[in-house]
Amino acid sequence: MALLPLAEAFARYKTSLEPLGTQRVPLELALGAVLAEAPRARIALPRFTQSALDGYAVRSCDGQAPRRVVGLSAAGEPSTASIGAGQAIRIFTGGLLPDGADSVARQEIVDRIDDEITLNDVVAAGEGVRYEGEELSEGTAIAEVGQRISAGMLAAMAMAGVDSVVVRRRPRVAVLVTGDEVVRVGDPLPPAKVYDANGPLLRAWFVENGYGEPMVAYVRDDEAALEEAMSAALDSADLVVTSGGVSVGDRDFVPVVADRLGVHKVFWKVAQKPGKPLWFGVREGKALLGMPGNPAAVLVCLAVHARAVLGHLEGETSVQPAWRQGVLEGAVEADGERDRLVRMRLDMGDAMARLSLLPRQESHMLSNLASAHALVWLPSRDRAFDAGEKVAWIAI
Ligand SMILES: Nc1nc2c(c(=O)[nH]1)N[C@H]1C(S)=C(S)[C@@H](COP(=O)(O)OP(=O)(O)OC[C@H]3O[C@@H](n4cnc5c(N)ncnc54)[C@H](O)[C@@H]3O)O[C@H]1N2
Ligand code: MOO
Repeated sequence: MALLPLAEAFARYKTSLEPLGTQRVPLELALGAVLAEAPRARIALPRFTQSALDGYAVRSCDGQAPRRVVGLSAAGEPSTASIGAGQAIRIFTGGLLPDGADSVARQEIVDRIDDEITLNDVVAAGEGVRYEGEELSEGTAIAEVGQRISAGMLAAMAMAGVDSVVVRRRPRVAVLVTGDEVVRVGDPLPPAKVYDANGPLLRAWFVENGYGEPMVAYVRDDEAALEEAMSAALDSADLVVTSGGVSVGDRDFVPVVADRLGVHKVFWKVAQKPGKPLWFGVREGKALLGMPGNPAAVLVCLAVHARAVLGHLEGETSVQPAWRQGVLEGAVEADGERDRLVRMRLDMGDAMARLSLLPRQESHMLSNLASAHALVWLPSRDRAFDAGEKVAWIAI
């Protein structure tokens, strides 16, 4: 069977998935969700014209003539006085600019004796002042539909008085770890068995990416057991991820069971290394990603494919991973048939990401992950990649 190009997999996610429903949530619950309505500033920012400095609010037209201090304006505690010719008001950063003042003299250029000040320098109109509405006027959109809410965006919304937002519902995720050989770490390890890496990897990835604890079940290599577990997972989750049992062996039951449960196959087998046997299907708006059992294949399928599927379910504008550009430190072999997704070390040099190949890249190996910062995309081709060549990478 021909392998699907990676770009075609991304295109198929787009055509086969619809975004989940929307809901209004309080701002404190919105981190990581994707906006379904553009939030608008409920107040102008700054809300009032204020001082950017600790110093004295003055009239710039008074030049360097002595001035009398007639009041105090602190943040949150405005002065009741206004200023006229030859007057100043002590002011702190964030204090309301008093009527009559057009500038703030920073205290480093001011000599004060009792209530009289002199300026060692001239102050121009507008100096040291933050004007009402200079950043945003009321009603300005702070972010766009399809953007994922970051800590910074959340703070920007709070500052502009936005206390709730309309977002897409977060997808619920279920994980099925298949394989008779899989033993959970901490349990005794009989001969010919392996410790489970995929359960911890999948769970941690979804938690790390803000989806909360997925439902995780362990399933034997048994068709009936898999059918029962997959059916329950499809009933309760928006995205079901399986690990193992998706290749061509006699005990690889994921495709046949998915088919029996009415999951429509969108593709099987992607031209990527690792992760070739990836299976993707949909049933009534729900997505099933059948990932191969090899743990490094799971890592790649999460970083590249689960990211895209979740992005579509959440109506995200940018569903592809955030590919960045870097430069290869040394030559790296290409694969003539499949795009390689290679774990590399990243060092910053000359403001450019420099990527070095790590050993132990096979799909059953994970031990280089403590040193790997980047997953590098090397499109399939006949000749090797040269040192100095520009390539795309994402953080892992
Ligand atoms: N004749 C062929 N054989 C294989 C092909 C092929 O095209 N023709 N593809 C190979 C590739 S590529 C991959 S990737 C694997 C994927 O196979 P499965 O998805 O069916 O996965 P399993 O056979 O169940 O497991 C593969 C490997 O991973 C280990 N494993 C499984 N689960 C876990 C876990 N939770 N934690 C740690 N390790 C796990 C398992 O023991 C196997 O060693 O198929 C190739 N074969
Ligand atoms: O696709 Mo498999 O993950 O190369 O080993």
